[in-house]
Amino acid sequence: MDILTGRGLVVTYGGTRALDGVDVTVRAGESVAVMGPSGSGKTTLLHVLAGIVRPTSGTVELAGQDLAPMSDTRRTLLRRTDFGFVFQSGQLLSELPAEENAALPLLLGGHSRAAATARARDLLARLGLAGTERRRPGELSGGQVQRVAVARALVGRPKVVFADEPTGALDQATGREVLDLLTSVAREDGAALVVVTHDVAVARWCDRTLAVRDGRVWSRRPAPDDEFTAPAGSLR
Ligand SMILES: Nc1ncnc2c1ncn2[C@@H]1O[C@H](COP(=O)(O)OP(=O)(O)OP(=O)(O)O)[C@@H](O)[C@H]1O
Repeated sequence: MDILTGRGLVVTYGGTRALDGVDVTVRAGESVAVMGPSGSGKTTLLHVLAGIVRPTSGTVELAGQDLAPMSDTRRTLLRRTDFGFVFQSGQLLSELPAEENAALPLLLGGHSRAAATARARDLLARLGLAGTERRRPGELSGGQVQRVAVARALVGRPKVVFADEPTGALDQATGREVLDLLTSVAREDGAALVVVTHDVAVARWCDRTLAVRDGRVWSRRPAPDDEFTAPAGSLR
């Protein structure tokens, strides 16, 4: 089942065409790596698919619902309930312990503290953080902080998790460990994952790679048929 569909996506900033006519489909539960040179349009693509940036033209549909006609309030709510986000760094609240940071989307969504914390603790344990639930971000390593951020992205059982270079601030080994966990826990929970990464090893764990260049996108399956398969407009 297709969960997220972008059609004919164009984004222009002044004279810059950051996206130049992109068609992309994400299926429920699949993981998609987004790769490409600096300035090629990866972050713009992520932001358009997540409803953070409105495309200059083109449409984005989540489970068949067009995001464009929605009010900002409705789109913000949708982002909270159906999407999870992991950014490079700086996303946790320094005064809250790990379990409350991870539970935050559920607490903001009106769930009971007990239910929210129980779900957060379960995720933290699956991410190898049992025993650190009461520590604040300043008492955790960089890799542990990003695992708390992963727990927070997944806590609300989103349909899609967007991750923009989520381990860019970590060393390669720690970064791979965190991304391996992100990919496998998202898969277990049935969430689709769209992750911008520069690491080809990480891209191989994903079901598919979107190669972005000059605002256009090509789809690629991982090895053994590790070839670009289709020009923009005819993905999959
Ligand atoms: N808010 C903005 N205003 C003006 N131009 C922008 C804006 N955001 C992005 N751009 C331009 O759009 C193009 C694509 O940017 P984008 O951030 O999507 O690339 P990227 O592939 O994510 O790059 P990086 O790997 O360096 O993060 C670039 O030329 C960039 O300078």
